[in-house]
Amino acid sequence: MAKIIYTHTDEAPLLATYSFLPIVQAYAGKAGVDIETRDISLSGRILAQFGLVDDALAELGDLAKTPEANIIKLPNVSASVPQLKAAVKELQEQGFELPDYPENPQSDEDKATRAKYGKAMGSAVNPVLREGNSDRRAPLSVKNYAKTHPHRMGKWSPDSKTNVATMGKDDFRSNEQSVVIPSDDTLTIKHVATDGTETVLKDGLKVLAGEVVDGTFMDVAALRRFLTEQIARAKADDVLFSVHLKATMMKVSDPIIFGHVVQAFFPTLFEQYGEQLAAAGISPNDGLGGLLGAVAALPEGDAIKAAVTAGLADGPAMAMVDSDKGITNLHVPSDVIIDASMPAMIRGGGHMWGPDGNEADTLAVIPDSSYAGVYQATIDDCRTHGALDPSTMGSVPNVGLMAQAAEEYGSHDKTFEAPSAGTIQVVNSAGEVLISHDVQPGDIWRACQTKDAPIRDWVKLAVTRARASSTPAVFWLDETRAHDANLIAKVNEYLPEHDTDGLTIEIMAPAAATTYSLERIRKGEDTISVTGNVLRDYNTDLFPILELGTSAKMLSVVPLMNGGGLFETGAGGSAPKHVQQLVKENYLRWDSLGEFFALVPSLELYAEQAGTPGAKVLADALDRATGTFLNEDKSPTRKLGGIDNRGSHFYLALYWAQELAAQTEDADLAAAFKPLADKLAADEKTIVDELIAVQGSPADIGGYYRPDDAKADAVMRPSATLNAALASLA
Ligand SMILES: NC(=O)C1=CN([C@@H]2O[C@H](COP(=O)(O)OP(=O)(O)OC[C@H]3O[C@@H](n4cnc5c(N)ncnc54)[C@H](OP(=O)(O)O)[C@@H]3O)[C@@H](O)[C@H]2O)C=CC1
Ligand SMILES: O=C(O)CCC(=O)C(=O)O
Ligand SMILES: [Mg+2]
Repeated sequence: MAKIIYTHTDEAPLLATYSFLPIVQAYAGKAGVDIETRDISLSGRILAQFGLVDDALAELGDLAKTPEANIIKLPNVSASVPQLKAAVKELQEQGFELPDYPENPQSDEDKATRAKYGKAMGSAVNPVLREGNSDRRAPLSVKNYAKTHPHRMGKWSPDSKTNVATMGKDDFRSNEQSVVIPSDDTLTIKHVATDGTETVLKDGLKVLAGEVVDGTFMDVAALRRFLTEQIARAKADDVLFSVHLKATMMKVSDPIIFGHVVQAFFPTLFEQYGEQLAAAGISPNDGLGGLLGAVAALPEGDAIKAAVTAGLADGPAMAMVDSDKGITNLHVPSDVIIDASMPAMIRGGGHMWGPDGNEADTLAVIPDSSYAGVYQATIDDCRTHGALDPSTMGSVPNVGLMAQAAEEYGSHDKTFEAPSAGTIQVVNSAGEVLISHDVQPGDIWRACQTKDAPIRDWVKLAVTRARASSTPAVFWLDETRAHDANLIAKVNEYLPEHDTDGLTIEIMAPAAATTYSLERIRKGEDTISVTGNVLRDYNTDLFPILELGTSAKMLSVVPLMNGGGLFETGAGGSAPKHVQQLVKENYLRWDSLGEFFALVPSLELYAEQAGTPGAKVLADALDRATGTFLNEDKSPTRKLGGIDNRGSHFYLALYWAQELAAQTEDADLAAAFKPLADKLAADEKTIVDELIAVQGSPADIGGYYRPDDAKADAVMRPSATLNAALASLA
């Protein structure tokens, strides 16, 4: 039977779900629409690994490969090691029998435990559910809203010293080799040491005809030299030092790179105490936060802490995540995530927060040069022309190649630290070496795959979007990069399969495409960015954050390749700082527009899947209600005393009920919603007062990673009047 799956995730979106889902289920129930939840939160994933709950993620992964799929996917935590450990601790305290995270697994049992935790960690959800390519854009109503209610933009000075630092050689981009596989095959990745000893790193790697396979590596000696230089440069230029990685989604390579940054920033600390830290299982990859916490138990603990303090005083001022609490850019690998951190910095006039609590220019270190140029081009543009103007600027929607774990974001199981000097090779079943790199110990080598069918589908989606919105489309591909050169050949092969008459479709390298799109955006013109998976991630935060202030207001649709739909809510993450605010003062700033937008196409799809016309009536009414919601400006106010997330849900419920009562397509539905619409309108003041009355004092939700349902429900549904009105629908 058809159903909509609404995912139960983490942090702010989960809290919002406690308030919003009861409304959705009450309304949907009236139209015969079945909505169920599945728990794909970090805590749910951990428990599933140990057989303590059903594996909902695996179930949804299978579902996403079928035409029956209709999934609303809210953002979820992609956990770093420190987050994973915190979640395990919380679950243990809640009484779940879970083993500790093995720091330094030696026994087979510990290795198996570590592997299970590895599966729950990092970006564990998205690659499994994303069985289609990505279509992310600002709906017209949102773009118009942003133009009439422009958000605050920081001022850009022509003297800004903010810049990006990137390696440009000896990195993943420069070392990349790429091949197109001629026929279905099985590959092996192996390491051949200088003495000839062969170690299989991965075998049984199935590939299909037409698939693009890349191999590349980061030269770690060059990385360390580069980092040392940039630390000196930031100090010499008197700017903040910051590093921007994606340690969550690139869950194997980027924590290692992060660890090299920590070591480069504190060279004497690691010279003096590196061995003791390693022996105690304390890894720089987990950041300063974990290190400072763990060293307390060591005899050298105080000396190590003093060395950290000295290192911070010695080096350039470090960009801060929270200067009040002393949390630096290097404390937690998942605190500064490039897709959100770079746009926020650019939106703020090229500033990050310094240790003194003041904003300052920064050197943004992005070691690999594959995509760093996009940010440098944006910074250069703002330095020359000043901040962008949200009240006039155009838009850059994105069509992203994402299906079947395309490109770098599918590299986790094919990323290795070279065990010793030698070569790492990709070999086909006939024994031919397809890719080969000379490596030194510690070099970070990775392979990734991009299947042909998703590429074909992506080209089609690009043409479809260009046609539907009469907007030029640019493929952000660089002919001088190995992988991109293979993609360009395929794009040129597949474009003629479509009617492109009258459309503008171009191919440009990422930095040039950035400049081109920014030139157009400043004239109020739109340009679709058609990108690979990583730039999909980066661009769908970069442009929305500049255009709309946040990526929360984005429509994010994944038409699944086998039919069915995955509807993501917004393009951002799970906003951890919003949870802290809720717990501290019972105020939730989360903006659920992304959820509202996702629900419309999901209901439309349900109408088709289930043959339930009422679902389409619900969708149309919701679409109009969302328009009113924007016109009436009912998003959370961001200030205590105004409506927050819960208040905005009430207004959506009111407008949606009014639209349902007013429509004439389905008289039964109109009749069913008329009393509710009247009641909600009559009780508006009472309900808003009840919702606002709870603000200002701490809230107890009974857990961070696994809130207590009853407690979270009580906190997120504090209006007895609203609750009773909703119950009256049943
Ligand atoms: N699709 C997914 O599942 C994604 C998951 N993540 C995960 O989310 C977590 C946090 O990541 P992080 O990089 O901090 O990114 P977030 O997008 O969670 O947070 C960055 C900032 O974006 C703004 N923001 C995002 N969404 C909303 C919203 N709906 N309403 C209001 N403001 C919003 C807030 O900033 P401001 O004050 O500037 O408005 C927020 O502090 C990580 O675990 C990460 O892995 C991240 C991205 C996508
Ligand atoms: O899966 C993740 O960790 C993050 C996903 C993300 O940032 C995105 O898709 O935009
Ligand atoms: Mg992203």
